[in-house]
Amino acid sequence: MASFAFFSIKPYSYNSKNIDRSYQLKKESSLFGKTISIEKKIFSRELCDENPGLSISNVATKPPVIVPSKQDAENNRKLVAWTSVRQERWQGELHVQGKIPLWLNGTYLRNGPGLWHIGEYNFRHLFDGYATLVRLHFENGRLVMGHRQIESEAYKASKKHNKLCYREFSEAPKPDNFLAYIGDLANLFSGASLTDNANTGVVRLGDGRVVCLTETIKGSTVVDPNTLDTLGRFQFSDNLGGLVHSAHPIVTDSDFLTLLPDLINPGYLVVRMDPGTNERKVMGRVKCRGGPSPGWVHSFPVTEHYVVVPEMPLRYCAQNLLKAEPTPLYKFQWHPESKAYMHVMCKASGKIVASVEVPLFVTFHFINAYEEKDEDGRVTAIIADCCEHNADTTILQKLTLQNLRSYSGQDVLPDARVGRFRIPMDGSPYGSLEAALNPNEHGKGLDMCSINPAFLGKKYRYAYACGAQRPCNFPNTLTKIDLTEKKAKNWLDEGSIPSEPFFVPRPGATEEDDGVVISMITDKNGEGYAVLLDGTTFEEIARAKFPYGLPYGLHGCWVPKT
Ligand SMILES: CC(=O)/C=C/C=C(C)/C=C/C1=C(C)CCCC1(C)C
Ligand SMILES: CC(/C=C/C=O)=C\C=C\C=O
Ligand SMILES: [Fe+2]
Repeated sequence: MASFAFFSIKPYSYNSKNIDRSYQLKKESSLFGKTISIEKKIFSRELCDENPGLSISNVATKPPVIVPSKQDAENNRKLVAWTSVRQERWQGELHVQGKIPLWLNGTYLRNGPGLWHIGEYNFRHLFDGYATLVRLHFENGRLVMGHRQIESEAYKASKKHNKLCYREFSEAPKPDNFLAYIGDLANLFSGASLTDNANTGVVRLGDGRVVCLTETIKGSTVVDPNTLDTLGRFQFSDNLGGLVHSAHPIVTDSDFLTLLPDLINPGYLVVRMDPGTNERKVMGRVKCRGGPSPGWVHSFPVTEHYVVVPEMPLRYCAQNLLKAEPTPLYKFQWHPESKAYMHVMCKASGKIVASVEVPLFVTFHFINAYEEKDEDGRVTAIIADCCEHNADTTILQKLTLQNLRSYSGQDVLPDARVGRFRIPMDGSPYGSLEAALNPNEHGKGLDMCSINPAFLGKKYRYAYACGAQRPCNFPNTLTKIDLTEKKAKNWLDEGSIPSEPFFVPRPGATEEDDGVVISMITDKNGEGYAVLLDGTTFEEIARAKFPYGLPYGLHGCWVPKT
């Protein structure tokens, strides 16, 4: 048994005998023009069957002691989803119950904030945690799981100095004196003090590079999808500057589109980058119609010919950016008087072809958008769908770790719906926003969505997301939403927290929902497993238990086997 300073790990201890019996594959890769040697450990099935928790490294992360609520204690419900990952890295083959389709060959990567403490110090918000990257590698019906911390400067510095060193989502290091405060302000404006903790998502660029992202541009971090090694910062080679961007660029084999909010002259630059380059080029600029600063753009949608730029009344707030302590809305401020807008930019010309006022809204995630056409093929409107929180900002506070860890059996998750915007393209000044289906279909909870990527920007029928079985304090179901029939089918493992259901289409499929949905679950016993649901029936087809429960994670991507 290996024992560490603050806790011991029994079944997953480092075992040199077993490690010796794994064999290594050295691979040359030239991702950035220079050759990188990637060492990949392959575990034989025999080895993993003998020792399903085989660990390649056990660096204990000293998770803080978290006292469960009375209700959770009574139900013996464990809070692993909201507890720091128990070690820095692990990799091994999992035992699969059910059948993984043989066509599913590739790697699902999922990123998220999995480590919420530095020494004795505990973060307070879900979005603050240091990034934990998880990998599910599917090959010929078998599944290898691995996880690893991203080696950001922010993470490395906090480990070295045993304190918070960079400005994270909700909090910042406190300057010791007035001089330090002035220095800190300068560092904020230059971006030097902002975090590079890439804890939000992970994308595979058209050229094969895999990049972990957050909302600070400096957080863009290249990783190796096989070893989960942090390879280095993704350096944009243009002179666009800026400190923040949307956490969710639109990424396809031929495109990388994102929004750069301009906090000085409120607006957004819409930029695009070709695969194989690091240079973003400006497509156009949107001027904000409300003030005092641009609305928060965590994500945005596109159609085949247009980029839709949302201007949400939850706006970046310069004063809050300067504060070290969390404010009720963190770095943002709610400005209902400034109203809400949707702008439509033509991809080809960069011109704004529609800009309409819409009802107030709060969203993190757009699901998809498409063009509605008349019988002559003219675009009459744009439909844009999002996970909409009923224009209620309290969802941000509900994502504090204290709230997430103190579920009392009360139904405290604010309602959410598929918010469907209709943006007229005939010059009308107003757009509409309505629920695309009765929110009771998915328990009036909704976030963390995916679609069939072949339907990006096109008329589509199905969305996958997390919904709610109430009472709850966080989305706890996986839901398949049929936007044509206005129905949802829900999957639940009572007491568990599932992560984003991620749809992978079957190669050669002709039906939109022909594929599988991947999710990672942390269950009420504190254990974890990967689950595969059939995209059409939404029935479980396989699951594979992890050696231990993993913290909640946010967004993922699919890296097909080459
Ligand atoms: C995890 C998630 O969904 C969002 C993470 C957002 C982050 C890390 C935002 C960071 C920011 C700063 C460090 C300063 C500037 C503003 C802002 C983009 C909120
Ligand atoms: C997990 C989440 C919202 C859940 C609400 O019901 C939002 C995540 C945002 C960042 O990716
Ligand atoms: Fe997100």
